Amino acid sequence: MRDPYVVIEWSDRKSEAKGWLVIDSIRDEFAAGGLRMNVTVNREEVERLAQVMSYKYVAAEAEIGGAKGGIIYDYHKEDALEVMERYLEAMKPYLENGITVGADLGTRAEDVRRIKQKLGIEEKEPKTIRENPELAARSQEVIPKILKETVEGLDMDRFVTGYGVAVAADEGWKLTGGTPGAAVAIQGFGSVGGSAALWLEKLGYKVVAIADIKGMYYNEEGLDIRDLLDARNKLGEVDLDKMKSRCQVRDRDAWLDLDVDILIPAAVEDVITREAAETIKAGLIVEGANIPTTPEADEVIKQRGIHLVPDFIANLGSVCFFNSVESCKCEPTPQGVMDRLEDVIRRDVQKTFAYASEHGIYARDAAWILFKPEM
Ligand SMILES: NC(=O)c1ccc[n+]([C@@H]2O[C@H](COP(=O)([O-])OP(=O)(O)OC[C@H]3O[C@@H](n4cnc5c(N)ncnc54)[C@H](O)[C@@H]3O)[C@@H](O)[C@H]2O)c1
Repeated sequence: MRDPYVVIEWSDRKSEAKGWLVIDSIRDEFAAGGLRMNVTVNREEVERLAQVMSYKYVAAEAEIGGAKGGIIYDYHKEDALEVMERYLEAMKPYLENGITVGADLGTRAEDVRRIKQKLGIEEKEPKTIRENPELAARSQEVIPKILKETVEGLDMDRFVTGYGVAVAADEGWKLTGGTPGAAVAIQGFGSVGGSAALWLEKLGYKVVAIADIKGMYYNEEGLDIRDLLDARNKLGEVDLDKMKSRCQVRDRDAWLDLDVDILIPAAVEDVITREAAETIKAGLIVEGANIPTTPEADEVIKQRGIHLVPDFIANLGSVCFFNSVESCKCEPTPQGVMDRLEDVIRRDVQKTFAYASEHGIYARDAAWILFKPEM
């Protein structure tokens, strides 16, 4: 991993919370990434995540630098939003000068947006947009409008990344010679896991297992994803009392050992450890979450010849969505965004697998080469 470009450290004066804003690269006078809040986040994790953002923007054909925010605090606590507000207030000078943070694990887009509004934070657009009145006006007008759209009952910003993960899984599975109807297990049922599950089901896959923070829900014949979504709360947790369909409930980590074709970590970091990688039965891993695989596990996955679509390709949906709409790279409609995402993600997966195969290297190493940021 390379050294971060800029690191800003924050200590809350009213709680034990601590946080960072890490800038890995700046392009077009701009850098962006998510803001995560949980009890395990640390500075090194935020640095790794910021680096992934830089690569993700290249893979998404967006001329933007990578950044990331992190707050160590329990997002279930009553005062979590107050803590987030104090963090954003402290970061205001950076946020008003080309660095922006959106939602990530433990934070929700509408909360981040609302608090920024309350604090009067006026974010800057990338230079190219700022200096082009037509693009700037369009961006101000079309982004709020398209954010109000839904697909299959999911808000656009809760839909796009998971949709892209499903497309990446489909492309990866087909390129490795997989047959239709493959069995899938997903960790995480929030924005990413929920919409990935829904779209994979639509594409004809059998989603047999979904894990959230409380447990794993399993049905060998395939889960009823719509029913699970209807029983999900805002934090991506399933309320079993609200479910109409049947499933087994198992330990939340059981998804890793299942005899499935495709594994999709779409929740937390470093969940695929060396030990887990040694026993994984799936032939394809698609990283819906950021940095879900430890470097030690990567070595095992490489040696075992398990195929992998790296995080910064599989989950580029959200960044590609905003950039493509703002920069007129697609129609500002849900279908326009979906077509654009499908193009970009299928092409990136194809390029990565082809390069890896041609040079006899691991897919992640191929992607590090193909999508290396200039800065
Ligand atoms: N939301 C996006 O657009 C987006 C974009 C790119 C990458 N990501 C990455 O995807 C991951 C998930 O993001 P999200 O927005 O879906 O988060 P979210 O907060 O909406 O949902 C998180 C889900 O993970 C579950 N979870 C948390 N800890 C768990 C554990 N230990 N075991 C099993 N499940 C657990 C939660 O119960 C919930 O279902 C993160 O790594 C995030 O950085 C998100």
